[in-house]
Amino acid sequence: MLLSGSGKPQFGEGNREVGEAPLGRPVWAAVGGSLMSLCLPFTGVATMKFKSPPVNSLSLEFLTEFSISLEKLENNRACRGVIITSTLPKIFSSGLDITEMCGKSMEHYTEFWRAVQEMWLRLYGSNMVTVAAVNGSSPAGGCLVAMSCDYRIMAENPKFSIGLNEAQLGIVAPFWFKDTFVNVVGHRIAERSLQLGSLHPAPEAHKLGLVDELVPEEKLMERAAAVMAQWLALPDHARQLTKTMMRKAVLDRLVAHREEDIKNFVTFVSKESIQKSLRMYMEMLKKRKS
Ligand SMILES: CCCCCCCCCCCCC/C=C/C(=O)SCCNC(=O)CCNC(=O)[C@H](O)C(C)(C)COP(=O)(O)OP(=O)(O)OC[C@H]1O[C@@H](n2cnc3c(N)ncnc32)[C@H](O)[C@@H]1OP(=O)(O)O
Repeated sequence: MLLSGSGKPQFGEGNREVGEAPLGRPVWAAVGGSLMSLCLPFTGVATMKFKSPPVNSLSLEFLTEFSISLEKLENNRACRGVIITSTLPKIFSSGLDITEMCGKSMEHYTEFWRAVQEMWLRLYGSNMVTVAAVNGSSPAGGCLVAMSCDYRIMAENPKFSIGLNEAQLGIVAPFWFKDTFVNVVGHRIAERSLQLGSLHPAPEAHKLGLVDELVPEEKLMERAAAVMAQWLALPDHARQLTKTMMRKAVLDRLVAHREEDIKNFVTFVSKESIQKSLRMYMEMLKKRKS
C-alpha cells in the first residue's frame, strides 16, 4: 500500500496506465496495488487478483486497499463488472488476519473492524456485477468475500473448503456475516453450519448452494467470464435496482448499527478468554504445519 503525503492511502500510485476508451471515457488499462492486482480492459470487466502471501489474510492494509480498489472501479463508468480471484495456489483467502485481533489496542481493533465493515458495505452493496472465482480455500472472512458477490464459481477440488468457521475459533460470526450467509443458503443450512463452524469441501458447498457451480480449476476464469457476459447482457439499471431491492435491508441494518457493532467487536475481542482462544488457534495452525 502506498501512502500519499496526506497519509491517505493512494491505490496503485505510480503504477497506473490510463487509456482512452472509444467513447472518450478514461479507462485504466492496468493498475497494480501491492496486495492485489487489478486489470480493467476495454471490455468493461475488471479482474481483481489477491496477491498477499502466504494466505491472502485480510489485514487492515489489505482491507483498505480492497475498499479503495472497489471504490475506484465503482466510480469508473466504463467498469460494469468485476471478477475476484487469487494469484496464490490453493488459497482464495484465509479470512480476517487473526494477528490484527490479537494483543492490539482498543484503537487498533476499532480501526480494523471499521475497515472490515467498509469492505463488506462496498462489496455487498456494489452496483457492479461481482463474480467470485474461488480457486482455493476460503474460510470465514474469505467466505464472506465470496458470499458478497453476485455469483460464486469454485474449483472442483474437494481439498478446497469454504464456510464460516468462526465457532471453531471460539468466536462468533457477527450478525451481518450471518445475514449474508442466510441470504445465500437459507436459514436452516446457515443455522447448522454456523453453530458447527463448518468448512464445507467444494462438492458439499455446491450441494448446499454456498457456491453456484464447480468447474475444473483450469476452466475457472473462462467460466467466470462467460457468467459475467450473461449477467451483463441485461440492462444495468434493471439489474442494479433489483440487486438493491434484494440486499438493501441487510445493508441498512449494518449502517444503522455500525458504531454499536464496532463497540461489540472491540469489547468481545478484548476479553482475555477470546484472546486466549485466538492465540491457541494460531498455535494450532503453526503446530499443524510442523
Ligand atoms: C451476543 C453476541 C455478541 C457477538 C459479538 C460479535 C463480535 C465479533 C466477533 C469477532 C468476529 C470475527 C470474525 C472473524 C472472521 C475471520 O475471518 S477469522 C479467520 C478465520 N480463518 C481461518 O480459520 C483460517 C486459518 N487458516 C487455515 O486454515 C490455513 O492457514 C489455510 C488458509 C487453509 C491455508 O493452509 P496452508 O496452505 O497449509 O497454510 P498454513 O501453513 O496453515 O498458513 C501459512 C501461514 O499463514 C498463517 N495464517 C493462516 N491463516 C491466517 C489468518 N487468518 N490470519 C493470520 N495468519 C494466518 C499461518 O499461521 C501460517 O503462519 P506461519 O506459521 O508464520 O507461516
